[in-house]
Amino acid sequence: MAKSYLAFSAYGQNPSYYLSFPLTPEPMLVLKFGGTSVANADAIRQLISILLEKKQPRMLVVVSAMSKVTDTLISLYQKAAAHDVTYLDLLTQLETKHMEAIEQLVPMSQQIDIKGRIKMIFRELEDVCRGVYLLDELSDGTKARVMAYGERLSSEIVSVAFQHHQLPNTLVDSRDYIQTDNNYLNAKVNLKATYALMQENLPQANLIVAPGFISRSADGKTTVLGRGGSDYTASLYAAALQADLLEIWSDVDGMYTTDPRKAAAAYSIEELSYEEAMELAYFGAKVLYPPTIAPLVAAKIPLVLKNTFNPGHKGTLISANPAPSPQNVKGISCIDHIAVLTVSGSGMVGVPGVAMRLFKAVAVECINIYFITQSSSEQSITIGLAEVDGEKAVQAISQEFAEDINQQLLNPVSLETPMSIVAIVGNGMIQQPGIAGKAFSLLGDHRINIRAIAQGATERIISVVLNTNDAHRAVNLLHDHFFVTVPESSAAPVA
Ligand SMILES: Nc1ncnc2c1ncn2[C@@H]1O[C@H](COP(=O)(O)OP(=O)(O)O)[C@@H](O)[C@H]1O
Ligand SMILES: N[C@@H](CC(=O)OP(=O)(O)O)C(=O)O
Repeated sequence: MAKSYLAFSAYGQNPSYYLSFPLTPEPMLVLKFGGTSVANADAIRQLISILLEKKQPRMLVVVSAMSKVTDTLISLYQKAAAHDVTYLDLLTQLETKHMEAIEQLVPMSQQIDIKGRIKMIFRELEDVCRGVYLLDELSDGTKARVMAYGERLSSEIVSVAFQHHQLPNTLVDSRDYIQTDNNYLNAKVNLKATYALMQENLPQANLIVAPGFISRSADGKTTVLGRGGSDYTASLYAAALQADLLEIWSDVDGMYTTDPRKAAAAYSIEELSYEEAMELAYFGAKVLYPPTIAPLVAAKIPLVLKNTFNPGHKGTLISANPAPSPQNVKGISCIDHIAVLTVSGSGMVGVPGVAMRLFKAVAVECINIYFITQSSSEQSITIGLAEVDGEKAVQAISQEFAEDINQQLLNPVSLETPMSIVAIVGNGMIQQPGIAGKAFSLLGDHRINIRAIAQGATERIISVVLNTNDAHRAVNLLHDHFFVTVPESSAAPVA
C-alpha cells in the first residue's frame, strides 16, 4: 500500500485541506471515457488506440457505462416496480449487448472467464429486479444499486479488453474509494475520507481502470454521484493523486460555443477558465458535469475535453489562466425543464427575513435553485428550479407562508412551466458595458419575452428565463450575434 504522502495544506475549509502529494511524484494522467467512447467494441478499440499512443508512466482510466445503458437500467427497475414482466426482455438485451462487445474484443479461447463474470453480475442484477417485481419495493437505495451495474459491467469489459491489447492493468471498484452520504441518487462526497482512501489504498500499478459514477456510503450502501457523474469520479481521482492533467473524452471536439445539437454553427472553444467552464456546465453544457471542476481548482490541475472519434483535434483546455481571448462572450448555455416560482405581495415590502424563510423552506426539501431575482420594490421574489421539483417547492413555500397568504399579505405562490434558462458566459464580460443590453434588445426585437433576468455578482454570467418554446430560437439568435454574424461585436464594447 502506498503510504508516502505528506500533508499538502492544512488551512481553511478549502478542499485542498484534504489533499496530500506523494514524496516521489511520477507524472500521472487521469483519463475519463464517457458512454459514447465505450458504446461498443469499435469505440473501445478506438480508446485503446488512444491509450497506446500515450507515453505516460502512470495512468488511471475512468469509464462510464456503455451508451444508453444507464437509461435502460432505469427502465428496468421502473418496469419491474410496475409489475411489467417485460423487464426480463430488457435484461436479455443488456446482457446480449455486453456479451457481443466481449466476443468482438477478446480472443475466443480466452472469453470463458470474463463471460462467466459478466453472467454472474447479470444473475445478481436479475435477483435484485425480481425482488423489486415481487416485493413492490423501490427505494432510492435500490435504484442506485441497479444503476451502478452499468459502470460495473463496462469497467470489467474494458479492463479485459485492455489486457488483450498490450495494456496490462489493474481493475478497481470505485465504491471502495469514494465515500458519500446516503443521498443515494445524487450522493455528496466526503472529500476527506475519499482522498484518504484513494491515497492510502489504491494499488501501485502503472495503469488502473476504474468505474465512474459509483460510490458507497459510510454504512456500506451503493450510491451514485448523479447523472453524468463519471466526470466527477475522474476529477476526484485526479485531485487525490495530484495528476498532472485530467482528460475527459466524449464524442465532441471539446466545449462548444453552445450545444451543437441546438445550433449548427456552434464550434469548439480553445480555452476556458475554470469559472467559465463551471458556469457553462452548470447552465446545461452536458459535455461536462458541473461538480467536476471544484476538485481540480483546489489541486490546480488542468482539464482537457477531447473527442475519442477525432483525437487529432486539440479540444478545449480548461485551466486557472487561459490564454487571453478577443471574445468577451465565451459561450451560451441553455437548461430546459425549468419551473419559475414567484412569491409576491405587499406584505413582503420592508419585512426582513422573507427571503431567508423562502430559501430555508426550499432547502429543507433538498431542492436546487438555479436562478433568483428580487424586484427592487421588494414586492416579489422569483426563483428558477427544475420542473420536477416545482410542485414540491410550491407546497413547502405555501406552508411556510400559510399565515401571510391567509391574511392576504402575500399572493398564492405562482408556478410557471415549461420554462428554460439561457445563460451568456465569459470572463471578458466583467466591466464590459453593453453586452446585456445587446442581448436583451436582440431578444426583444424578435418578440421573445424575457420572464426574468439575473446577473451574477462576478459579471461573468447573464442569465434569462424564457418560455421553452422560445429557447431554441433565443440560443441561435444570441449565438449568431456573438459568434457568427459579427464576431467582433463581443470583442468591442457594444454601443
Ligand atoms: N456546449 C456544449 N459543448 C459540447 N457538447 C455539448 C454542449 N452542450 C451540450 N453538449 C452535448 O454533450 C454531449 C457530450 O456529453 P455526454 O453525452 O455526457 O458524453 P459522454 O457520454 O461521452 O460522457 C455532446 O454530444 C453534445 O451533444
Ligand atoms: N452512466 C452515468 C454516468 C455518466 O457520467 O455517464 P456519461 O459519461 O456517459 O455522461 C449516466 O449515464 O449518467
